[in-house]
Amino acid sequence: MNSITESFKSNPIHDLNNIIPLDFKTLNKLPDSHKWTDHPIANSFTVGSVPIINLSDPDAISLIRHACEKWGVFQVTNHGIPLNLLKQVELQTLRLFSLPVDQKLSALRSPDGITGYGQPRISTFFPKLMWSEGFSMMGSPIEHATKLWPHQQDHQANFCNIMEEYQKEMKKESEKIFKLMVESLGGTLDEVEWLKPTMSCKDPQTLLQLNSYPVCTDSDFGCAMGFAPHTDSSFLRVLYQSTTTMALQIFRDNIGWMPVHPISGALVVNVGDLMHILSNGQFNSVLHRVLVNNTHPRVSAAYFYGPPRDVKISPLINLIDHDHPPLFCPVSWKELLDAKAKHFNKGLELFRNDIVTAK
Ligand SMILES: O=C(O)CCC(=O)C(=O)O
Ligand SMILES: [Fe+2]
Repeated sequence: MNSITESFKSNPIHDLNNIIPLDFKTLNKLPDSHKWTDHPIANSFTVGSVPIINLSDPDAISLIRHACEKWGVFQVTNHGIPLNLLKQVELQTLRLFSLPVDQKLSALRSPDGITGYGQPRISTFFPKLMWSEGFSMMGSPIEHATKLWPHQQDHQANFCNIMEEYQKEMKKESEKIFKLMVESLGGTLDEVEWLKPTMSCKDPQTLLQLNSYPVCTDSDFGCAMGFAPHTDSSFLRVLYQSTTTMALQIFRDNIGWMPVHPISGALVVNVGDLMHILSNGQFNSVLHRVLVNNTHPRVSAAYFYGPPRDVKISPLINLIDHDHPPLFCPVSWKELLDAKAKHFNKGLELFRNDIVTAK
């Protein structure tokens, strides 16, 4: 069992309301359960935009470092993922979420499971529910595809082929970006033992999460939250977002929420908590959220890239000296996920040496 699965098994969700999404298509009013009135979604229209990095730029490494330190997020162009594949993923995602609700529920994620259809797992930490639905997979989604399209083997096969191809491409892409991030910190890949070809038994652990944000026609649509504020726990997250709406936002200290403008064919890379640890706090694991729209639906595909099972992550050695002690103790992805399952966005602090020492 990999460590993400293991962590979810030991931290089951008890309330099915936090797993089963609404049948959004039948609703034209925003129910109270989904009105974030006491949790104001102040929509700031701050100007400026997150860095856009052309991966073939000779300065890509220093641009990445700057973006990770100052923003914790950047968009990449010239990444090498075929545009056609991105479009296919988008089409398959739209097809999946437009299925009748009963069909989608046949692939419902179990309370202690990770893959399948359901609401974002972070739902349990908020008093209100989110206006979105998701579907996650690790490797082939065939087990769920046979339930989603029980009588259409061609749909099952199409969906699985495209999602498997996408995960294969995303794994290579994430590894490339991960190496550039480590290099930008002056680290050597020798330190990242498990990336060596001889260590291929130690595969990185990954997850693909498809998200759908249906249109909300209620005049109060501004009180609906697509995806509540959170940081991602992985090293990094590579996101494809449809260009229909401007919905994804990131939080910047002293500035507030800023939009991540969709750019056709570009991918959005987020620094996650484990990269924050590896960089000894230099890279910022960015807080982000998604708003909903009253005219356009939106879909996204988020790919999470993390270390192999049982590998403990600690700050890169070259970043540590007398004046820069390690900010974090060694932690595996499972340990971090377990802490976040209990303490959510405060989970990361449990591994901070300064805070532990102060206790
Ligand atoms: O849909 C998006 O833009 C973001 C989704 C997200 O943050 C996630 O899946 O962790
Ligand atoms: Fe996220």
